[in-house]
Amino acid sequence: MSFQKLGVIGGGAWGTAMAQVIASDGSDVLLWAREAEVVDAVNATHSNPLFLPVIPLSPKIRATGSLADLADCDALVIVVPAQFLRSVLAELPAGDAPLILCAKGIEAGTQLLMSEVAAEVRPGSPIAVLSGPTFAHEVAAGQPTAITLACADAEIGRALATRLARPGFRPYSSDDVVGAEIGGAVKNVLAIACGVVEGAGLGQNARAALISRGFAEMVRFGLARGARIETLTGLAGLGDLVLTCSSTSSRNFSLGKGLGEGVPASELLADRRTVAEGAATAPVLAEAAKATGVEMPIVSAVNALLAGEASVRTVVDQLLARPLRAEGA
Ligand SMILES: NC(=O)C1=CN([C@@H]2O[C@H](COP(=O)(O)OP(=O)(O)OC[C@H]3O[C@@H](n4cnc5c(N)ncnc54)[C@H](O)[C@@H]3O)[C@@H](O)[C@H]2O)C=CC1
Ligand SMILES: O=C(CO)COP(=O)(O)O
Repeated sequence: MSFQKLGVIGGGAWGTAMAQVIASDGSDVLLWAREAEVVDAVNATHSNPLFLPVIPLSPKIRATGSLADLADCDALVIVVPAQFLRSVLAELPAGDAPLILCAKGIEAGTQLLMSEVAAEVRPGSPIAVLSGPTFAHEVAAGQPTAITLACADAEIGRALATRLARPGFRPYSSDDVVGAEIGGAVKNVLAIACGVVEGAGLGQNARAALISRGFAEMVRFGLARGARIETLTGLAGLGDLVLTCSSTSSRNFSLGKGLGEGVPASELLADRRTVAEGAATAPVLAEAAKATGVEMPIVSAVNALLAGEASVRTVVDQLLARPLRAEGA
């Protein structure tokens, strides 16, 4: 099980960074991008000005606009945004190569995690999830990064981790696929909340409180859905939460900052080229929490703000007016 030939599906910032990781030991890698201008730029100038500007890319990365070209890959790293996973997987050439899923979100309409969507569309393919604190521009520049690689089949998971590991890119193996996915999906919504705190000038105490109480929501929801605590406290949960709740490099945090400054969500989300997954995940997560019987007040507040149903002042007042409770409750 060596998974020699790797393909990457999705030429956004993170797909391009993953192709760069794979190419960094001299491996050839094929990158599928939806935009012809990305395919052309990667092949002609070894760059992706649309989604990962400034960073020079390895000439070992070859781009294609045709999914059929990935038919003979031994494993595929899938990096399209969560809401497009189903449609892109459905167009892949037939095969049973393992899929390494990188999108951080929950499917709207079905409330399915990415691994559940992939199992429906490609029932013959082993599924792994790669998730953690990994800003694409830092990874593509070769800066040190650790990440969780979760796969229910421990042997396949270890082989994939070995294949992707590089001196500056360190995957930790896990068999808790659900935990890795819930960590990544929930932290995006909480990063929006932390951005709101920043944009509205509510202070650093408030941000730390939101990270802690938001993490409590992630843990409650994760445990109810079968995640393990060590995954939620690990790279894919707490690690990624800390990263994206404290930096404007996070698109989700930046979106929240705009909301906190009083810009309507509709304006912030119009004509975006890059993805802020938390915006699509917030309403689905709020519904899923209700269906699971788990309280997620911060997630509900973000959802109300994004839907334009409440002002920043109102949601903050509502959160602060909740009945006092024991911390572990
Ligand atoms: N950027 C980052 O630092 C990281 C991103 N991720 C995750 O990776 C996933 C992809 O994000 P990025 O690469 O950052 O995206 P991006 O924001 O850089 O680019 C947007 C991507 O969406 C694709 N897209 C737009 N419309 C589409 C459609 N109709 N069908 C299929 N694809 C479409 C574009 O082709 C492009 O690849 C997200 O789930 C994100 O949460 C995970 C780790 C790090
Ligand atoms: O998931 C990420 C880093 O781990 C990227 O976060 P944003 O999608 O908020 O930019």
